Amino acid sequence: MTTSRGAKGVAGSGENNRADAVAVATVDAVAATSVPAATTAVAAFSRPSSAVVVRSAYKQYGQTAILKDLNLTIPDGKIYGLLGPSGCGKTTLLSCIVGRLRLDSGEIKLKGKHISDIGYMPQELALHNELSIKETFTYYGYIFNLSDDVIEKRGRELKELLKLPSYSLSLNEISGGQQRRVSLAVAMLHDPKLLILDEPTVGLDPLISQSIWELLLDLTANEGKTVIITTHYIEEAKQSQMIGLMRKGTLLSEASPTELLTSCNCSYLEEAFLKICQNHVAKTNSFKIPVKQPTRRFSYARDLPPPPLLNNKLFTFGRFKAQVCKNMYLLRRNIPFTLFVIFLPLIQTVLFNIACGHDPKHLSLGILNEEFVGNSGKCSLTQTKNCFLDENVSVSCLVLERLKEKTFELVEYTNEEDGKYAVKENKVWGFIHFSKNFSDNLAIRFNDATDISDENGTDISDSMFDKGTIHAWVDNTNKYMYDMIKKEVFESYTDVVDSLFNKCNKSEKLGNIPIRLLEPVYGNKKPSFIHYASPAIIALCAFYLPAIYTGATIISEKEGGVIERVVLSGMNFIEIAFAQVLVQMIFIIIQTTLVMIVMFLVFDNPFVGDIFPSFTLLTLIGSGGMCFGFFTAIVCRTQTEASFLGIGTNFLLKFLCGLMWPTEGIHYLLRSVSVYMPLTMSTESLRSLTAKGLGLEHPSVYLGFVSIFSWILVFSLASFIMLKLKRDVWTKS
Ligand SMILES: Nc1ncnc2c1ncn2[C@@H]1O[C@H](COP(=O)(O)OP(=O)(O)OP(=O)(O)O)[C@@H](O)[C@H]1O
Repeated sequence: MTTSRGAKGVAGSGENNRADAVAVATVDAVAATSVPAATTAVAAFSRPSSAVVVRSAYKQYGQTAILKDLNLTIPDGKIYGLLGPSGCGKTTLLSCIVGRLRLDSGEIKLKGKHISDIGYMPQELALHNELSIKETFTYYGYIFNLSDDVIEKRGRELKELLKLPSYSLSLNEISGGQQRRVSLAVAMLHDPKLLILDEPTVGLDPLISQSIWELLLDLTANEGKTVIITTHYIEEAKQSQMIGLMRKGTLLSEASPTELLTSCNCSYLEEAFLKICQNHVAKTNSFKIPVKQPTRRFSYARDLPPPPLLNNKLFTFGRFKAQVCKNMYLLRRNIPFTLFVIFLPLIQTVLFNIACGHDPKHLSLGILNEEFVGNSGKCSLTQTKNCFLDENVSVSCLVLERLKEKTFELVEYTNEEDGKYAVKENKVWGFIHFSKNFSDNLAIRFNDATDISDENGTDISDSMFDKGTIHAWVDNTNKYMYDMIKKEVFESYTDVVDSLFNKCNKSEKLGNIPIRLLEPVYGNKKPSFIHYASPAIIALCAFYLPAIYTGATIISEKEGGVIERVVLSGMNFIEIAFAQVLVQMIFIIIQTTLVMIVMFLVFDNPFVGDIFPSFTLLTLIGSGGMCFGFFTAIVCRTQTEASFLGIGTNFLLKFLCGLMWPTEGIHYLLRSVSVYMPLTMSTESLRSLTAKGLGLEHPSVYLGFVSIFSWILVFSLASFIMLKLKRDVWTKS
């Protein structure tokens, strides 16, 4: 079929120059002798000895078609060199064969039955740089269920064959070429029947490349293995028994090197390849060959053609052990990071307790005390033994003295304008003004303020009240400062007046406002912001640190191609997740214990409840964070995406869980949503458990447990659905 199309192309291109005509004719001859790709299509499926058969394969990235109706047949027990210019789709094709990518349409059949029948070496390293060569072998050996003895034996053999450096060196510490040989060794470790190697010799010393080819030839000749290899060094592919030439997503030719050279009448493969490409160009230029379109395109993973080999075991202890060991190796390799992760919540708790919730000290406050302007200008406290109702007692001085005791730094101003201006200029936080005769007017207010008139009989009670009042202007842009200054000035005044009534032999209650706050039902008499916020802070740390750790570790493995490689080696998400849970639960238990000790024993945060329910709730919150981390790792392709998702949700939860502001103050529409957020009910539950000592039977406690447990289920279910629906979850881009 190809030959006749080619003949038509030549016949129909009368204007084509002579060189083109010669090239096309030559390649048509090649096609006639060398089993053109398309002609083998039907026959190959019925050929049981073929290791790999690809039929009508289509794959596109976005709108760009990469594989276009590609057909390929790889004979068993041979080296198949897949050649083609950069970007023609070789890696994409290999990725589809190993199941890394799913075809949009078409079919791939492998002779092997199980995932362990394939050994795949991807183009990129896709190994953990931090692990040593020995640890890398152990990790992949366990994945393939090899015993320690077999791993050791195979490792030594491969080390010898591939001339690997010392076992104890980490991949970070060896050269790029050595890393590639380790990668090749990993692909060969479990002695697979089919080796799929994407550019294994790139950047290697020619002698080492040659020894790899010799090794591959030996494997095919003596052990019946099949090897598919891509390379940019066309001449080295001469050692393959079969060569497939790819261009722009289709296979131009499939033949042995000798057949190719003979039919093209060339001495070098490079030359033959050039002729075949020229022929293809001539044909496509002169004669528009329609590319057959896939009959149906799919958008969901479940609708796609299945991967060539299915991993039929959901969970194996060997793979779980491999994943746990790898996690432990990585933690051991980076002890400072591990310690940082473990102690981060502790550091945050300590910092929070030291930095937040304490009243600010040494604030500057502007004052104008007109009781003394024009006199000595200074307060004298000698008259404090007198009763202020009858004698000349400077109440303003006593109030100012009290403020100084509360660590305010008083800055004197001589007029009201200067004082207010100082507040505007941010020189002082507030400005307080005592009128001339403030104390006298205050005394009159307490003596008898019902009938005050001047010598002309005019009622002057308003003016008297005004002059007997402390006037304050405060910088209200900072609500905490405003509230604190207001509270401190108010308390200073009431303290002074209380003590002055004592000196007048009257009850100090006379000066009080008629409201009394009695013993608090919950909490202590001096409530602090920190007591309110600490459950929210603990809950946020407990949720986000496992989320970040889980998400970041899995995504970094995804970005490095490591997860993809281990998934292709048979690893299942359940095994990855369980291994992560094991390590993470150890972290969560240590972190929760430390945080609770620091929060409630070292610092003075109220804890009147039972330890066990509080600890269990925090562990559940941590598990919720971990499940959120899994979900993030599945939906995000990069750390950047995951960071934005993490930061965005962090702010959301912070605002809605009652950390920044009581949830009762949230807009009513948002409040109805906020109550169902992961940390709202659980934070309230923690507060009720620790500060109020309520039991599990109380709704505000058990609803927190119900809420976080539901979120664990939601995140797990969402992760599962995404795994099922999303295409190419573990591919890095
Ligand atoms: N994840 C991706 N998203 C979008 N386009 C991609 C992706 N991966 C590959 N491509 C594009 O698909 C085409 C084929 O890429 P592929 O890696 O299969 O080529 P190749 O023949 O292996 O090239 P090389 O020899 O340079 O490795 C290229 O144009 C590439 O830009």
